[in-house]
Amino acid sequence: MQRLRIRRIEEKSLELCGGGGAQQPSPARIPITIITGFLGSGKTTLVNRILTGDHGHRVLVIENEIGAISIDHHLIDEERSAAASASSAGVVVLKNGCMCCSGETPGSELERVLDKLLEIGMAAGAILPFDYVLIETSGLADPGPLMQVLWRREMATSGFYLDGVVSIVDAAHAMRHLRPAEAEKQVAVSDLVDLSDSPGALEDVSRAVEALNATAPQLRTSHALVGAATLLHLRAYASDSALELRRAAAGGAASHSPYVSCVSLESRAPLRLDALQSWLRALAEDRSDDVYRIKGVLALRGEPRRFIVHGVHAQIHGFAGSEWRDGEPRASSLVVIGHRLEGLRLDESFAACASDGESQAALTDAGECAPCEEEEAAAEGKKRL
Ligand SMILES: Nc1nc2c(ncn2[C@@H]2O[C@H](COP(=O)(O)OP(=O)(O)OP(=O)(O)O)[C@@H](O)[C@H]2O)c(=O)[nH]1
Repeated sequence: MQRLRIRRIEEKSLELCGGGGAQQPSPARIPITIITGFLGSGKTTLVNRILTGDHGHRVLVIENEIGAISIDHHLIDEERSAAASASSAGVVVLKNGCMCCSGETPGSELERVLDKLLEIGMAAGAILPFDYVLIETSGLADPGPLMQVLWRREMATSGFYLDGVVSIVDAAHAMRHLRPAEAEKQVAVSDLVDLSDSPGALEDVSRAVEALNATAPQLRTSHALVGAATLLHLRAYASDSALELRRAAAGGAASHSPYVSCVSLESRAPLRLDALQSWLRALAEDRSDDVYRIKGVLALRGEPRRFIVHGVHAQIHGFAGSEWRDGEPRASSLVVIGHRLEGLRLDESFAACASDGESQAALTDAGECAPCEEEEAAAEGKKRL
């Protein structure tokens, strides 16, 4: 019933889009670029690159992550303070779950935030503190509903317009993700695709991307080393034909793989580095196929700086970030996103990293899961991207 209702609302919104026509940029309107890509593909790295770039824009970032805790804005803050960047106007974190399917109408959360931003800006004075907006989607988002919101007829009279969609494909892992429905859609609706470095797989991934989207130019970069001029002001929908092409790709309800889950872990007690390392090693060695992504900002015992952890499958690394500020609670937050996480005792084993005991809680007491149906579907998916 709910599904039917959402579909009707969506059909209505597409109808509203119907007479919108090509998107005409105007100096009075603020461009929006959507940055999308699968988990760990390099979106935050790209956003940081733009925020610390020398392009003259005051950029506002809208972040949306899956899971109960947000890590990305800390990672952006880390970079901003390291680069003493003046080009960032701030980061807004949307915490009400996935932006592409939250609210009554898919994407309506975004509409509310944009309205609010204009309202706050106007109240503060005639000049808004930002002149460009980046929306970083979660790694499991379907950008289609967001694009549809931004193309609605009502948006034509708003202060914003959608400039383009940039997606990042992590060439090293793109071919192995299970059920890549989200990853495929992200590529299909894009106006520019950035393939991150992985010399071995690059040609295969490039062909798979082209099969999904033949019109988007492909970049090949490492750690998002690309100038803002290449990414911003794409004016991707300035012609009716370009708009129609992307509108067709962006259609359909947001669909999420039911097999991916997110576990949010927190600890108020500082962690022991050796225990944390063993815990991460166990995840990387035993469950690298299932664990798509780990990211966190952690407080270590006897360490005045934050400890940042990034992991994509078996590639997990940690490094020291900025110092904790005086009076700031030194708490650890970590998210693990993946497949078949239910069998892992993540809460218990993570909490044990803060305890003094020699022995660590085992990561799993269930042994290997039996192969399940979704793996067959995944094998099908692997062939496609
Ligand atoms: N080798 C390699 N690593 C990269 C590249 N770009 C980013 N990374 C690393 O990949 C990890 C994930 O990067 P993020 O920018 O946080 O990825 P994301 O897409 O925002 O990840 P989610 O938050 O899961 O959506 C980090 O450790 C980055 O340093 C690249 O081009 N090459």
